[in-house]
Formats: sequence, C-alpha cells, structure tokens
Amino acid sequence: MDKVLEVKGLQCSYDGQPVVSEVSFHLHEGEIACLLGPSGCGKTTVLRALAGFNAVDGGEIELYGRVLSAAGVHLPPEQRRIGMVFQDYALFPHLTVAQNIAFGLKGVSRKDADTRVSELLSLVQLEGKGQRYPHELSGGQQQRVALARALAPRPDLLLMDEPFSNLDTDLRRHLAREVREILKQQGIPAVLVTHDQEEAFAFSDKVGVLAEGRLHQWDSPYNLYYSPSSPRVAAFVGKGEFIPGTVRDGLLCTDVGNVMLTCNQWQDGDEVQLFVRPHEIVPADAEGAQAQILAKEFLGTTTLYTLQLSSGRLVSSAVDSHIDLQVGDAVTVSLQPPRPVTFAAA
Ligand SMILES: Nc1ncnc2c1ncn2[C@@H]1O[C@H](COP(=O)(O)OP(=O)(O)OP(=O)(O)O)[C@@H](O)[C@H]1O
Repeated sequence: MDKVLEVKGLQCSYDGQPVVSEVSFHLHEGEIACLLGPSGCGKTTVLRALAGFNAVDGGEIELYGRVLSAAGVHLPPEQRRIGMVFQDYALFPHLTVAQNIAFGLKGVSRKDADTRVSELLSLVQLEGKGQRYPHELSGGQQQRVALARALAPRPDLLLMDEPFSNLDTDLRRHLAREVREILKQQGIPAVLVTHDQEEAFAFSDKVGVLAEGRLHQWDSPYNLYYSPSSPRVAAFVGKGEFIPGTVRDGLLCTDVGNVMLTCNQWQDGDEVQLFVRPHEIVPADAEGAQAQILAKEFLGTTTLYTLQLSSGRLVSSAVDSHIDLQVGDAVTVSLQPPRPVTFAAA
C-alpha cells in the first residue's frame, strides 16, 4: 500500500521552547489514525503543523508526494488540501447549514456547489436541514455539518481535534462510528486527536502515543494493548500493573504465580517486570497464589476485585461478574496472560 502522508522528524516549538521532537509516522490510503496522550504532550501542535497553522522548526511533512513543510518550505493552510474539524464545530452562525457546507467550495459553479451540498447533506444524514441555522441544530448535528463542510472540497486529508468531546457519551460513540464509516466509504485518510482511549481504539487503524512531545509508539490498537513498546506506553494504555519476577528455566516466577515466557529475550536469573491486565489475573482451582479480597467494584460485564496476596502485594483482578465473590473471601489466583508483556526490571 502506498504512503499518502509522511511525517519525518517533526520538531515544533513555541517562543524557542521545544514542544514536539523527532515525531515520525505515516498513513496509507484511507487509513485513520489517532494521536493519544496526556494533556500538554503536543497532540494539537502536531495537528496544527500538519494543517499549516504552525511553522515547523525541523523535519518534513509530505502529502501525496507534495512537500507541505520542510526546511525553507511552508505551504499556507489553504494550499494544503487538508480539511479540519474542531471540538467547538466552528460553524458560521449567520450562515445556513447549506451555506456553511458550501463555504469551502471555491471556483465551483452555483449548480455544482448545490449538487455537492445535497450529496453531503445526505452523506451526513441531514437531508432537509440545509436552510436551518446552526443554533437550530443539536450539538451532534452541528458536528455533522462541520464534517460535511470539511469534506466538501474533497480534501486529501482530514484532521479532527477532539471532534466528539462536546457530546455526551452515547452520542459520541454513535457519531464516531458514523464518521469512521463515512471516511472509509470516501477513502479519506484522517488524523484525530483525543484524550479518550476507547474512542481512539474504536475509531482508528493506527494510534500514536505521544508523551512530552515524543512519539513513543505508532501501532494498531491491538499491538498497543498487547505489545506495548515500553513500560510508559503500557502504563498509559488501558489498566494494568507491573509485577516483578525472576527468570528460571523459561518461566517468569512471581508472587502471583509463574508464567511461561514466549520470547527468548531473557536468560536465567534475569530480573524482569511483567505487565499484567486485570483480566489476566484469574481465580484458579488449586495451584496458584493465595489472596484475600479487599474490595470489589461491580462493572456490569466484569467485577473488579482488589486482592491482597500473601506477599502483601495488592493486585487487581477482573472476573466475569456472574462469579460473585465477597470482600474478605480467600481466593486462589493465577496469571493467564495470552502474550506475556515483559520489560527489564525498573
Ligand atoms: N500558542 C502557544 N504558545 C506557547 N505555548 C503553547 C502554545 N500552544 C501550546 N503551547 C504549549 O505547548 C505544549 C503542547 O501543547 P498542545 O496544545 O499541543 O498539547 P495537547 O497534547 O494538544 O494538550 P491538550 O490535550 O490539553 O489539548 C504545552 O506545554 C502547551 O502549554
């Protein structure tokens, strides 16, 4: 598959203060990516550099073979063929929905603009609402108009900065799914910025984990979750904890039990930390570690138990909620990671 967006060694700063360093990633045709990371890590700065709102200090941005930013090159935003959707919709309040959508259609005849606006109203399921004003629409509908406006000139790339975060949980999941379908159907590659991990995982083909201006991993949601490249990424993506252990005869021995290592990265005697998710610590029949239930939290599909091992360590265990254990119960647990995630001891 061909790369359509290539970002190489991107560096950005504000007032001489570096905020994005050596960020490199690429997108293939029709691929959707998400930048995920804690507040202030540089997600919006990367997006603004792609859009051309911010100049870059170093590195290169190429879209369909056109250099948008590089040493001595800075294509202005209007020449980049990039659409943008913002958290606050940013619609023109004095223009109708149809006029908002038509806004970016420069050099197009009135007839062609009308046809394109009708196509887009139908694409975002707002047929019949073209003559309304933004304040006459719900938040979700306004964001669909913003999407239609961004898609109207058939951009080469769509950028979305927290596009669903002003909407309530159900609506944001629903709209995110719909927007993903629209982008896939139109074959438009996109980069989204969000704080919401579930949204990032559900929406994207690739997720980039940014921290302190550096890209720590660029990977599929599956790989990020099951093969995090560093303890930092592991700790940031989903819930889990680090359990220290020692390697003996191909087994990692810990106080929660032993795990067969599937990689040959470690040797006998190595001190290793195992990263486990709560659903990978499960009740066992006989062989396993003894623990006592300190707390329980019913979450619907699973119940999250806080366990204290006989070693004193506290661990979390997520168990199918139909198994109803009680605080104070003694339990035996074992480790069942499908693919053990290990790092050198801290
Ligand atoms: N216009 C600006 N002038 C100076 N510093 C800025 C400016 N915009 C952002 N910064 C700083 O750059 C860093 C990265 O900001 P950025 O907005 O890219 O982060 P972010 O990951 O998008 O954060 P959030 O998730 O909170 O929106 C932060 O430390 C921020 O304070």
